[in-house]
Amino acid sequence: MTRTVVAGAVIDGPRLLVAQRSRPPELAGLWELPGGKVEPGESPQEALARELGEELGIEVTVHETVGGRVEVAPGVDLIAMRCVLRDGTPTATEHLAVRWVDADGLRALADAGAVVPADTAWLPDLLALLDAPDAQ
Ligand SMILES: Nc1nc2c([nH]c(=O)n2[C@H]2C[C@H](O)[C@@H](COP(=O)(O)OP(=O)(O)OP(=O)(O)O)O2)c(=O)[nH]1
Repeated sequence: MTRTVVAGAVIDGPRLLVAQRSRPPELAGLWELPGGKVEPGESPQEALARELGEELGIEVTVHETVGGRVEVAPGVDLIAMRCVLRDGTPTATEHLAVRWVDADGLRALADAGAVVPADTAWLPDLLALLDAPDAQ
């Protein structure tokens, strides 16, 4: 059975929330969209809201899928969903750091090779979201 990992494109105005992985060693230090595994019986939306609450202490409303489905390991698929921040200040508990980036900041991370490989597939979609903040 395919497992799904869901990641949040949390948007606040012209900025996107990115989080710096602390593990595993090959991903540590790189930036990702925060999230985690969908547990049995959960919808992707429920899982994402739960993970962002647990990992970052924020409350979000989960919206549509952003970009395509990415296979991160055999039998493990990653999807991103647009989220709007409803409450809380993102705080790194499992991550090394969290940061808000605008379109230029996201491009700079990508150009520096500092984005986790799987997420680079979403860059055009994420930049389009940041360039059209009124679409929220
Ligand atoms: N959350 C997240 N995981 C990603 C992204 N890109 C990417 O390749 N991954 C990979 C890293 C991990 O192999 C897997 C998700 O692991 P995770 O550590 O975030 O999820 P989790 O909290 O549910 O994991 P765990 O505590 O049960 O080990 O997907 C991304 O943007 N967000």
